[in-house]
Amino acid sequence: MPSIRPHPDFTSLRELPDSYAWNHQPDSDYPSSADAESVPIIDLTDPNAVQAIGHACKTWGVFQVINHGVPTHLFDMVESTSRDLFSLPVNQKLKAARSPDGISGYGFARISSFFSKLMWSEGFTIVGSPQEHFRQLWPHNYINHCDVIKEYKQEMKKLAGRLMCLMLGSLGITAEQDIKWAGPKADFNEASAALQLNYYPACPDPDRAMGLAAHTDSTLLTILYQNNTSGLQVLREGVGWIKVPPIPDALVINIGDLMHILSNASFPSVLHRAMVNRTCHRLSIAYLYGPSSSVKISPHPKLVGPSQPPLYRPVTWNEYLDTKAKHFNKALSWVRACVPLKGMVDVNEHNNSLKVG
Ligand SMILES: C=C1C[C@]23C[C@@]1(O)CC[C@H]2[C@@]12CCC[C@@](C)(C(=O)O1)[C@H]2[C@@H]3C(=O)O
Ligand SMILES: O=C(O)CCC(=O)C(=O)O
Ligand SMILES: [Fe+2]
Repeated sequence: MPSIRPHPDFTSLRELPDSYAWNHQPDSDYPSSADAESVPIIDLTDPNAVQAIGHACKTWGVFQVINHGVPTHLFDMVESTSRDLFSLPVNQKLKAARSPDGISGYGFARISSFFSKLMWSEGFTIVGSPQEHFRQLWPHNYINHCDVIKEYKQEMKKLAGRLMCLMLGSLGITAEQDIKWAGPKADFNEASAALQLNYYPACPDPDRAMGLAAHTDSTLLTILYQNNTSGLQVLREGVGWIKVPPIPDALVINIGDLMHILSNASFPSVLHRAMVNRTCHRLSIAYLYGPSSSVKISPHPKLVGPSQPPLYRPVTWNEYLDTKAKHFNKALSWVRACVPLKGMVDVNEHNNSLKVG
């Protein structure tokens, strides 16, 4: 399992060390139509937003939202906190390192242990309050940074609740009546979440490097903010890797594995990865959203019937995260009910530095 390797000081590397050189498959594996397709952009103030979201969730598993109501200054603030964090000296950052069996803190991408090559990125995971870690990083001004994170998480939680209602609404499920754990106001107040700050330094050999390897999120949904450097790509079956360009003030919304289960496979959890850039660093902030710890997610009864058996068995988020930590890309198969699934993406095909076994 995960080996604890000291984090490199990326700024000191003038060449890509072999341990970071991935054997990328050439783009020519895919037809050239990959450039013609783009991830849907949905205006949340559009009266037809439910239908647009339903279509995007079924056909893409990812979309961008604009006019989502999150104040712009919050993005500036969370970006500034992230920048301050990642620009600290390595030794300072390591004071807030994620412990081997911990969830929160600074470190390599959690999925690193499944790959033979290293990823060109640093991450900081926040579950609950970041206060203890932030105090280590900034003994004198951690409170401001904690406030920024708190405010950002509150706004993300509101938006995630709205998106849940829209996504479920598109499947004929009303949060108030059909989802008990959404609460009486259908505001998903008991939901839980993690915030993942990702930093991708400029890289001397970006074509051979990998920022964050292809994966699906374990969430119900993920809300991703990216700064103005591109790098995010999503896999479109039969087409290839599609770039998701940063749009000022837009947020990227991913379907995660738990939503795939809840929708009884109507919505695919999208495989995505982050590439790196030769001259610009990149920053992304993922709000990983799931149910509270006691909730079991299973295919919704409204989406199950004699001709549509439940494809997955009930699972809590923690159980699923444990399964993902052990089996990574095979986690969904581990919670599959005993019905063969057609058309599932084999993530191995898209990750050729994946350790075998
Ligand atoms: C709640 C979580 C989802 C996550 C594992 C975690 O406990 C906190 C970090 C999350 C993250 C972010 C980067 C990609 C990812 C696959 C990873 O390695 O850590 C996700 C995890 C996930 O969605 O499974
Ligand atoms: O940096 C990105 O664009 C992707 C980040 C991501 O996939 C994640 O944090 O789960
Ligand atoms: Fe992700």
